[in-house]
Amino acid sequence: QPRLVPRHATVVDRQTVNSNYTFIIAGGGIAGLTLADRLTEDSSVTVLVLEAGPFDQGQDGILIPGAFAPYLYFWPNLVTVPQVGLNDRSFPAICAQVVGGGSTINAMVFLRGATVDYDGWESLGNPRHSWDDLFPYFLKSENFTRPSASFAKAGNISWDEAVRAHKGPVKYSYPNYFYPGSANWWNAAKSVGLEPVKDPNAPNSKNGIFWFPTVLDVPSMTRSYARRNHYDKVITSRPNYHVLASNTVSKILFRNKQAIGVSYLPTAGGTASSVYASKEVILAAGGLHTPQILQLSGIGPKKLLEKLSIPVVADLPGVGQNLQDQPTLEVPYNFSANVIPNPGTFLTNATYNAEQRAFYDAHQPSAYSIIATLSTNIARVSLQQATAAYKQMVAQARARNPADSLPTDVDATVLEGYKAQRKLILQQFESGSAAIGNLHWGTADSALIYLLKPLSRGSVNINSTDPLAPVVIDYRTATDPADLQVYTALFRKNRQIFAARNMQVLGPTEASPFGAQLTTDAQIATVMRNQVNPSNSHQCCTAAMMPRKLGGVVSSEHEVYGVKGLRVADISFWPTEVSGAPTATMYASAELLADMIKKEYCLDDYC
Ligand SMILES: Cc1cc2nc3c(=O)[nH]c(=O)nc-3n(C[C@H](O)[C@H](O)[C@H](O)COP(=O)(O)OP(=O)(O)OC[C@H]3O[C@@H](n4cnc5c(N)ncnc54)[C@H](O)[C@@H]3O)c2cc1C
Repeated sequence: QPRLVPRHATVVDRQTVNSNYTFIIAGGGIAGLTLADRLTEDSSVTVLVLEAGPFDQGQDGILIPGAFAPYLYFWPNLVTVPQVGLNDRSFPAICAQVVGGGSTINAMVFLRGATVDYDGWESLGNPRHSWDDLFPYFLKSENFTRPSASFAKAGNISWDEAVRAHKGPVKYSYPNYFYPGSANWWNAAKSVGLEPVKDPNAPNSKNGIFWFPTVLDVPSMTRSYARRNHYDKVITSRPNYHVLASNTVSKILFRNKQAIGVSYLPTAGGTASSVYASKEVILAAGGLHTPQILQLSGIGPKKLLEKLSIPVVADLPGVGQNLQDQPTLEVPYNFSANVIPNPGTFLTNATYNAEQRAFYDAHQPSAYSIIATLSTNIARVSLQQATAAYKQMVAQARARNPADSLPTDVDATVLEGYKAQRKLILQQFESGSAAIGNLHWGTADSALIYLLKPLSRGSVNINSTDPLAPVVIDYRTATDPADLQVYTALFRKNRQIFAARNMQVLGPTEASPFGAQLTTDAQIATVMRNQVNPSNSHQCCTAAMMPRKLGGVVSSEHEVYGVKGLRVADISFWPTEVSGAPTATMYASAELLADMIKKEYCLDDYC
């Protein structure tokens, strides 16, 4: 049954929206809807979420993993500038424009970062964001459904009950099906020293191989996402929770540097309106658009604002800088004896596909419970696991002048922040405490390699005062030479897995443009420059939580420096990428922020 746009009091339009709310949230993605839900638990509070995209229509491509169709709600017309580190190639920049944000269209992987990732954030000057601080909020946010013991045994699924919770809004579990080739890959990875990990979401979890959890609502095996978890589920009892969809926030309104509301306009174009907040405006527009709203509002690098004749409200050179993502690389393979079925069968064999769909509809184990083309196993690899030469690699990266990795006109405070991050990340590389990459084989015709902790830094800036104009995105991927070295080490580890007996029985041949003729690191890196994709849609860190002297934009309470009544809730606040996927951390950090705000204003149970 398609579920259409909800029709009830909490979905407002431009005619019925109130003129004042307690809080206004710009962006209805993971952070935005989590906060709106938690803040409206206090009935004296009113919240308006302004979301640029529409409500989804409950299409199969959203709800059913095997029918995955993220393009239904891509932000339109976003393209990077030519990437100098990637042979001047340009790329579509993919992020969501829909109620629920990334959670509505993402690949459903639900992994926390490593303990040292959050402890590292804390060490950059951010109390209250260590692993120990976030852990209760990971638990609060989630609702884990155990697979049956027999299925878990068959599929090598393991977890630690002590670090999983069962009462939160975000449902997650494991698909109820796996492709046979995943066993070949698992055994091959083990034979090259990648050990099974009991629970990748546990504190101080080791790196190695595991079956990754996904945001699945069991037993329907449909997507669990922010719209469902933090909106649909609560709105019937929340007349104080309003969502205005398909409208774009264009500017924050200030009175004496106090944020008092926002201007917004229909995303399709039209006239601007204003709405006011008695307590705060909270930005939750994601890693590419929160910096846009800040810059349009006069908060950002003074030079940029003056060039566009935008009156400066706060000169914050870090806004839009420090852009990070987790690049991806596909390595194609031909197989002489691959096992079937695999995702190739799923995509090309109509009979198999129809049979799997019938199983899915009948709530039986089905390939439709897996995101199409992905498999269920993954390796999380430290630099030590990837290469014996890790010490030399770290030493070489340490010897580099950090300034050489940033644009020549970089602001001095942004450079200081980068130096601190670099020091931290290189310590993590050396100690093996954080993963540097993921290796994955979908069990069909290609392996995927993800770089988790790049040292290159990019930017996202406006070049127009038109709020509907696309932002200028420059990932600057592979501008720090360490990144391609690390990537090459990951590539070689992937090769090792494919050279192991359990994969060799499938007769794999690394295909063009890669292949056995590439033997030196330099040859591999040369092909990589032509093949790496700068993004896994994990854009972050563009309004970083760090001290102002380190180019930070928000305090550890997420308050934007230099103004009052304005916070950043979305992934822009992260100082660095974590060695997981963003969703789990975004739900948890929004839960943490909701509690901070409730305490500050004495809301709900806090008074
Ligand atoms: C295709 C895809 C696959 C992904 N796969 C995974 C995965 O498997 N696992 C994982 O953990 N993560 C994945 N991610 C990343 C993850 O979904 C995001 O990192 C996460 O959603 C970020 O949360 P957020 O709250 O910061 O922003 P978002 O969830 O992106 O929400 C931001 C919202 O703000 C809205 N917005 C932007 N500008 C404005 C404006 N001016 N006015 C009003 N609204 C605005 C946007 O439309 C959007 O809905 C994926 C993302 C994508 C796009």
